[in-house]
Amino acid sequence: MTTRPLLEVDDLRIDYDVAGAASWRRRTLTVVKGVSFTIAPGETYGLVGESGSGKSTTGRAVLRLAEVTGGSVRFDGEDLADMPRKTPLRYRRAVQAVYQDPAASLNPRHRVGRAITETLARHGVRGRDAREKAVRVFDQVGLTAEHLSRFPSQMSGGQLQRVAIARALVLDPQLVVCDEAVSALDLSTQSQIINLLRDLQEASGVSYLFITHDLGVVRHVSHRVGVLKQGEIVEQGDTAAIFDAPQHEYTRSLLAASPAAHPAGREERRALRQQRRAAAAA
Ligand SMILES: Nc1ncnc2c1ncn2[C@@H]1O[C@H](COP(=O)(O)OP(=O)(O)OP(=O)(O)O)[C@@H](O)[C@H]1O
Repeated sequence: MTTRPLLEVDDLRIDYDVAGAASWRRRTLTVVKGVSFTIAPGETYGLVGESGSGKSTTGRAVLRLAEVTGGSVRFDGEDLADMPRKTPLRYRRAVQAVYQDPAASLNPRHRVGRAITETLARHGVRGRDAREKAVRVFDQVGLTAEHLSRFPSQMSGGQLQRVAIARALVLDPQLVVCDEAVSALDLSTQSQIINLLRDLQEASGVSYLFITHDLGVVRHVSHRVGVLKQGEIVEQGDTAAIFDAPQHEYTRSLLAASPAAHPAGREERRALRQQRRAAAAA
């Protein structure tokens, strides 16, 4: 039996209207060009690529924050294009996001618990129920009830990212778009947050679209990976297959530039260092 994908992105195309060389002349820039991938329930799909390759734009289309020029995004069988223009509350509940900079989406003058209770209030959960849910979700992400009454300035980057994850998860979403969600954290906090995301996935069956430029991160977090280059997926497949035997030159160059992504390739790294030394000496 095969499970129906939770998310189906099919031949997605996104154009932006930008200023031309002469500012009065507009031109069209296609930043996502025929991107197709699926995410199964409980699966993590990593979307990797260099800066500007169209990763965030693809994620924004899934969140209904970017206008789709062509192709389709289907969630649980429903084409997002068929939804009302104003995104229905049920979709906003089912599909959440976690971004790179949690502080940017938290009001510095509000205690962080309020971010959770306000999110719940938008979905009709108030009062004692909301308070209890907030305590529970903070516990799930490794924070305590005491943290609910802190201000953002009184928390570390890792703790703030836990707040952002708590806010995303408190509504029991089916999919979370993690856009560079661990990129700003130091290595040990990164691995704590990655482990947390994996534990939460195991417990709840949530799916992740994991957007990152960091291949080392994607290797640890994703079941499958798509490699995006200038708006096109040049290669996709199981994480192990992509990392062990990359087929596309672009993937190989990304891997070579990210030794952390390739812990097994000690020999390869040594050879690369020797090449660099030889090149510097020449
Ligand atoms: N609103 C917009 N209007 C015009 N161009 C845009 C807009 N948003 C993004 N772009 C362009 O689209 C391309 C893809 O951007 P996107 O943010 O999706 O890339 P990315 O792979 O996520 O990069 P990064 O890792 O740097 O965030 C870039 O060339 C960017 O300049």
